[in-house]
Amino acid sequence: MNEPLFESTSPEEPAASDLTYFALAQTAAKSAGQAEAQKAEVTLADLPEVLSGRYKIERLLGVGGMGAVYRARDLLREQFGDPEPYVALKTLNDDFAEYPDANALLYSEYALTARLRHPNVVRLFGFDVDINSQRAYLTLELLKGLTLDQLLSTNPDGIAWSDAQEIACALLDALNYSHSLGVLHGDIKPSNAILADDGLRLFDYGLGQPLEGILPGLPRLCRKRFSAWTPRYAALELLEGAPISPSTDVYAIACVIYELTSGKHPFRRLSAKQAKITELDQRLHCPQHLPSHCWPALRTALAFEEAQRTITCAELLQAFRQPAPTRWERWFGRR
Ligand SMILES: Nc1ncnc2c1ncn2[C@@H]1O[C@H](COP(=O)(O)OP(=O)(O)OP(=O)(O)O)[C@@H](O)[C@H]1O
Repeated sequence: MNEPLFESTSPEEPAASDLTYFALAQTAAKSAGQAEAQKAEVTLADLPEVLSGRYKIERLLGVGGMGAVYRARDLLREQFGDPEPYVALKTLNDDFAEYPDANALLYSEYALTARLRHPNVVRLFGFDVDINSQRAYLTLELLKGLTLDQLLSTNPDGIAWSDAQEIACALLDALNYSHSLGVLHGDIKPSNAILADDGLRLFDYGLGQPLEGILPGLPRLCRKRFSAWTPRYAALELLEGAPISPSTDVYAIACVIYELTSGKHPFRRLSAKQAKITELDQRLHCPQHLPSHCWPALRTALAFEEAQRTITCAELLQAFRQPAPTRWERWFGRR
């Protein structure tokens, strides 16, 4: 059995692994014999056709580093005549069966996302465990549309500012709102944002964390034991072992906005560590679709060193919402 994914908050408090057993309605094992028994219990069985007698799995929508997401029909809502009784249902990958506290990962995603109510953040319905299979799962609004990585694959030179501005501002608004409620995303990348028919949604708070003092009972993910984030969107300090912070989210979102406005990752898809060694930051230019008055803000957000990344999500948003200065303003140096 692998070490737990979460850190115990204090020696007196129960280890995060206890949470899994809470989620599974079981108690933590103390003896080696019990540990073996629990290993068998957390090994994920095949996904049942119907979870909790309510969610009928229809098809797989996508697989990520941590979970698999299915389209499911909510039989309860269907019974009451809901014409659109569909949800997205997320479970953990089988790779996580070896971790004693794997389900706490899903619960953490639930606890963080459930705090958020914003038009550009995915709506979460619930967290539950199917008693028979002992599968923990989340139910979320079913999103239909293009993810930003799909959008980029069909726009290799980036997209026009009129569209990019709308997307960037919606993303920043969602992230700024999350930060204002003490929720860090921790894994911003183009495949974690989708252009749904009623606007952009940021999703997958699976690697997120609460800010200090928010949700104090929630265990903290131990990133040393679990490195599932995508290196090319990870800020330098994260790669060096620092915890996620509002500033690490700013670096990641800046990479995404650079990609939207140029079609290319700012550092040739290298991690910040590799890009710093080759001094790629010295060769950064304003992306072709980004208005020049927005470049200083984006450039600051892309700084490798945290101390130089002196910009918040709110400030980036303000910079991107500003119209270009008029000729008069440029002549008289008003902006
Ligand atoms: N609410 C949703 N509606 C429709 N499809 C979704 C939804 N949530 C996720 N998906 C699809 O499932 C895929 C995996 O989901 P998600 O990103 O949440 O999993 P993950 O394992 O945390 O991924 P990652 O590797 O990005 O951390 C997504 O890329 C997307 O295609």
